[in-house]
Formats: sequence, C-alpha cells, structure tokens
Amino acid sequence: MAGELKVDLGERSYKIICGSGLLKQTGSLLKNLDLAAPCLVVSNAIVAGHYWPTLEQSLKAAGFQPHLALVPDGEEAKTLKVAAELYDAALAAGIERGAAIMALGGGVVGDVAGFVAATWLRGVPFIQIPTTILAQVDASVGGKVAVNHPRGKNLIGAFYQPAAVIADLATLATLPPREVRAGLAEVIKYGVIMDAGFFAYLEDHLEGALNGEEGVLETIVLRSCALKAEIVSRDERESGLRAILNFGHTIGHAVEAVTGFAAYRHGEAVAMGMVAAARLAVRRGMFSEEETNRLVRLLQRAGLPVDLPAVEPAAFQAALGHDKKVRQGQLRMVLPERLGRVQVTPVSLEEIMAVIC
Ligand SMILES: NC(=O)c1ccc[n+]([C@@H]2O[C@H](COP(=O)([O-])OP(=O)(O)OC[C@H]3O[C@@H](n4cnc5c(N)ncnc54)[C@H](O)[C@@H]3O)[C@@H](O)[C@H]2O)c1
Ligand SMILES: O=C(O)C(=O)C[C@@H](O)[C@H](O)[C@H](O)COP(=O)(O)O
Ligand SMILES: [Zn+2]
Repeated sequence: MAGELKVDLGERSYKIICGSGLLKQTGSLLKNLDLAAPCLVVSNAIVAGHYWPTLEQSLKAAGFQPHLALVPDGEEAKTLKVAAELYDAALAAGIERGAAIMALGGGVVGDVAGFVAATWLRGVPFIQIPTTILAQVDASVGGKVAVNHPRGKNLIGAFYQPAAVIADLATLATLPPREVRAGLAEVIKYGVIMDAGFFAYLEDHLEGALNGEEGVLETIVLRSCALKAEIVSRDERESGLRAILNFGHTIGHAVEAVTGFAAYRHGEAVAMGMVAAARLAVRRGMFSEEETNRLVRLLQRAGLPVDLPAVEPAAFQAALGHDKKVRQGQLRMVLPERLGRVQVTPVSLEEIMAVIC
C-alpha cells in the first residue's frame, strides 16, 4: 500500500510518499529530483542501527554516493553545536549546491538536518525520511526547521521546505511504545483543530494505532499529512492560519524549556498543553466541559499525561514569553471553540496561571 500527497507551494511544491517498505525504494523515488551524486544522510545511532544498511544500499543502487553523519539521540541534538558538526560533515562529504542533505529519523533529526540544509551554502536540497509517528504526521511536512536556544524551543530556525518526504510505515514497527504515544498527541491535535470526524475515528481506532496496525497507521499518517499540507499550502510562513498547528504548544513548549528539554517527549508536553488550553477555553465559556472530557479521555487512553507538573512560576512565565506567537508582548494562544474548530486569540498570563496551578 502506498499513498501520495502534494504540498502545493508553487515552485517549492513537493510530494509526500507514504507506504510500507519504501526505504528500499528511496534511491529510485528520488531519481526525478536531479540531485548530485554525493549526499549527506543525518541520523542517530539508534535509527541508523535499524535502517542505514537498507537506505545506503538503495541510495547506492540509484547512483548516489551517501555519507552518514550521526547526531546524539534526543532533543540534545537540536543545538548550534551539533549543527556546526554537521557543517563539517557536509564539507567532508562534498555537499555542493545540488547535492542533498537527508534526514533519517524522528523530528529531532529532521529539524536539525533541515536547519543545516537551509543554511549550508545558503541552501541545498533537503529530503525528509521520517521514522517516528510524530515525524511522519507532522515534523517532516511544512518546512519548519530549527535548533533550540537553551531558554526556548526552536528559537533559531527557518522556513525551508523539503524537496520530498518519504514515510516508510514499516519503520514504525521498531518504535518504542513511549514514542508511539507521543506521536499520537500531534495526531489528536489535528482532530481538535480542524477535523471532528478524524477525532471520532481516533476514538474508534486508538487501540489499532497503539498496537501498530498498519492500516490504521496509514490512515492516520495520510489524513494528518493531508490536513497539514492544506494549511501549509495556504499559509507557508505562519502569517495567520498556520498558527492553529500550534495548539497545545504555547504551554507545551514552556514545559519543555523549564524542564531542560529532558523530562518530557515533545508529544507529551503538547498533550498537557492541549488540555490546559481546553481548560482555559472552558473557563472563558467558549468550549464545553463535555468536549474537554472527550479530549482528556482520548489522551489518557493513549497513555499521555494530561496534568502539568509543578513548575516554578517565574521560569515558566519567562518561557511563555518566548512563544513565537507573542505580538508586542501580548501572549496569544490557540483555543478550541468545538472539536474541529479553534481560534488564535490574545490571553493573559493570569488566565494561563489559573489553569496550570
Ligand atoms: N518541524 C516541525 O514542524 C515539527 C513538528 C513537530 C515536532 N517537531 C520537533 O520534533 C521533535 C520530536 O520528534 P520525535 O517525537 O520524532 O522525537 P525524536 O526525534 O527524538 O525520536 C524519538 C525517539 O525515537 C527514536 N527513533 C526514531 N525512529 C525510530 C524507529 N523507527 N525505531 C526505533 N527508534 C526510533 C529516536 O532515536 C528517539 O530516541 C521535537 O524536537 C519537536 O520540537 C518539529
Ligand atoms: O508546523 C507547524 O507550524 C507547527 O506548529 C507544528 C508543531 O507541531 C511543531 O512542534 C512546530 O515545530 C512548532 O513550531 P514553533 O514555531 O512553535 O517552534
Ligand atoms: Zn509539535
């Protein structure tokens, strides 16, 4: 089974190809992009341990000269220091203009490799080969690439679209259960922000997703990518609509920052952030308790946290101030109106503190 979608961005349009066993076809799937032979594949030891031999063989068979560069596992790879090491690797691999940088891994690898692709020689072709649910449904699509600043998430980055996204569903079979659950948080996000029918589908098929049923995973990845592709095609650089993809992230990113990017997976932080946003919306009288409970139940069934940890208020408030949706010092959040519909609206610090304490 395979599905194809297009992210429609004029000359920066690209395909998302999703199916099982695509890794061994990657070389041939990239042939039409007219890339130079040398390429730099960025990954980490865990993912490369599983999938580098297959990818390397496929790339070589198609005439590429692939070089592998490994970054540390986890969020600590999203730093300028790691990016600098990747520039050295790009130089050593002979990455000239027209030669690709490829990301083989989860959202962390995709974000840092994409940041390097956006900046090396002022931009070389970038290929996303996502291997987590989170990266297949969200991080590999849409062109947000970044590293973290110690004080805030993704503060150093760019909008830089990939030339192709190749999502091999078979790679999800080796994903640890915690990562499956974390990825489902961003999937549930799509249901809340723009597709109540998809939310209901997830209520009916959650166990299939948790158990790695390929049919369910394929539906989830394709539907999520279709929704994200639609938003990105209409607002590539987040001048308005795209901000709805940030549902759960104002508070989620602040939790990640104050816990040193180490205590929670990104998806876990987003799960807690979505519930806090829903509670804030209930407090305003714009979202129902009943729908909040549906969201909480679905996240809990997915094994995700819904209540925020105790945080030091001053550090938390400082972290909130680094949210990219802040305008002239005014915090803005994505709040639900009903399942399938949200709005981006100014919020006060008092309102946020009232739902997190
Ligand atoms: N650019 C975007 O639009 C966007 C969107 C959402 C999230 N993100 C970013 O993505 C990151 C989170 O991504 P993530 O959840 O994929 O985390 P991750 O990249 O850290 O991967 C999670 C873990 O799974 C391992 N792994 C990856 N693929 C595997 C596989 N197939 N088998 C076994 N292990 C595997 C990794 O080594 C890691 O330990 C965060 O930094 C977040 O900010 C970016
Ligand atoms: O693609 C987007 O736009 C998103 O907001 C998707 C988010 O899931 C993702 O975590 C993104 O990296 C957050 O962006 P940021 O601009 O808040 O750093
Ligand atoms: Zn996210």
